[in-house]
Amino acid sequence: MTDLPARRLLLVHAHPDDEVIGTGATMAHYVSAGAHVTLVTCTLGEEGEIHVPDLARLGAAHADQLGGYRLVEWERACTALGVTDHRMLGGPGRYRDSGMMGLPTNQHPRAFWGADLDEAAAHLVEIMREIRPQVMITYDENGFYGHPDHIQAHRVAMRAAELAGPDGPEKIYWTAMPLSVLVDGMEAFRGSESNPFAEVEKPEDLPFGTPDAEIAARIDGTDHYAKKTAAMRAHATQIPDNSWLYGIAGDFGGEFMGVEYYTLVKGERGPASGPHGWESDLFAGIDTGDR
Ligand SMILES: CC(=O)N[C@H]1[C@@H](O[C@@H]2[C@H](O)[C@H](O)[C@@H](O)[C@H](O)[C@H]2O)O[C@H](CO)[C@@H](O)[C@@H]1O
Ligand SMILES: [Zn+2]
Repeated sequence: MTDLPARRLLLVHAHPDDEVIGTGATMAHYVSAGAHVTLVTCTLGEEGEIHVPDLARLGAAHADQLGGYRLVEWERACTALGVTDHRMLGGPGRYRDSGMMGLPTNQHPRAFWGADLDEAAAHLVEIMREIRPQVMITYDENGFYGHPDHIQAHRVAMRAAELAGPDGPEKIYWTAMPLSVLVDGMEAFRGSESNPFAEVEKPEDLPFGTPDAEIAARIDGTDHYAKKTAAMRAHATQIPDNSWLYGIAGDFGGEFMGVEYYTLVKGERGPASGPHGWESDLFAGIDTGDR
């Protein structure tokens, strides 16, 4: 791709809907700031739940058409966020949703969990060579919450960044949730009807949560929180109308849904501010003029 904007952001996610849940406000923020945002999603989400009763028979155990339907949800969500460059790793249908850890679906011949790492990374290297992103976002080594496709997305993204050499990203961020925000969220939901933390005694019991001091960036996309909720609504098979995610949006407005946090695992932290010295711009410290 020629004549790309000076700032280029690449995001690597596992399933359709991950892009909005974890990074939707960040994507909308950078699109509206004129950066080129490329979303690479690794599977079609074929093994997902279906929260739209009329579509129940699309599921893997019936017509097995959920992947094709989620592809359309994903395109609609990207439109809501203003993201025009969205790609499936290796093309739609190359890698299949592996299902939750330990399920027989992990062994499906096309399951992403069983993909050859360098072969899958090669598809991403091709995109890096085309786009030359300065910044990449993906998950930590636990895939944020331990899903096999998220862990594999992390491994493929990090391997591709290694193989891409100078065409790879200067800065690499992993999605994260500061413990202080988690504690506030648990307190805010205490006693509410759809409390996702109802069974959780303490934040340390959750597979995610990062000490505030280890967070590197806080991206405030609250101006775009309406786009994020519109994109969430596009993923209706995965995010039902009564989802707690809307509860956060409803009771706490943009602060929780419009702000997203990251750790920095490659590159130098740029100029930062606030009590923790968190960056407010993922491109901070990068000279975007000469790449
Ligand atoms: C956000 C995310 O990664 N969702 C995945 C996940 O979905 C979970 C799965 O359906 C599980 O059975 C549910 O209990 C849980 O509530 C869901 O979040 O795993 C799916 C299967 O791999 C995947 O399609 C979905 O995108
Ligand atoms: Zn996912």
